[in-house]
Amino acid sequence: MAKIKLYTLALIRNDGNILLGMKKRGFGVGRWNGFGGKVHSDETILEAAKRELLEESGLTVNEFQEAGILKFEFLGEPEIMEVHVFTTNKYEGTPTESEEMQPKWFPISEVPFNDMWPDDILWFPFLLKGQKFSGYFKFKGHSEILDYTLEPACSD
Ligand SMILES: Nc1nc(NC2CC2)cc(N2CCOCC2)n1
Repeated sequence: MAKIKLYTLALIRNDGNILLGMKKRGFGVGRWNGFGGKVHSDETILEAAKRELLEESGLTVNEFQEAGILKFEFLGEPEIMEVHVFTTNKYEGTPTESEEMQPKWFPISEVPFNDMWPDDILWFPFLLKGQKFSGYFKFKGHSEILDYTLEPACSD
């Protein structure tokens, strides 16, 4: 029986720029990504999104928009990753390097997809248009998408 594990991912916008972090260790090391990670058993998904963003970037966010949900299966692994994606342009603080992430602002037109998870180039257009999305990706290893579904999701 597949076990679902919850994760968060926060993408911070500022005018025509988006904040990404270079992952310095662990899962996704060497790739640019939004900020996030595992949801602990004693917190809500939103609490986890705020906590992970603060830990990884030094930014405080009190108001997230739900952007979408992404589910990931890896060939030969029982766990399904369910990633709750959030975005906002309301934040406090200055992006600061952490043990996990080196933050950097990118113009939207210069998002470094070649150095990001291969799914990102597929769902970013939905995020940038403010169109909620729902996706499912089957991976072979950490770089090959065997198949996927991705569709606009109803607001609520
Ligand atoms: N952008 C992105 N793409 C992902 N793709 C799946 C690994 C194949 C996972 C992921 N995160 C998972 C871990 O928590 C942060 C977000 N973030």
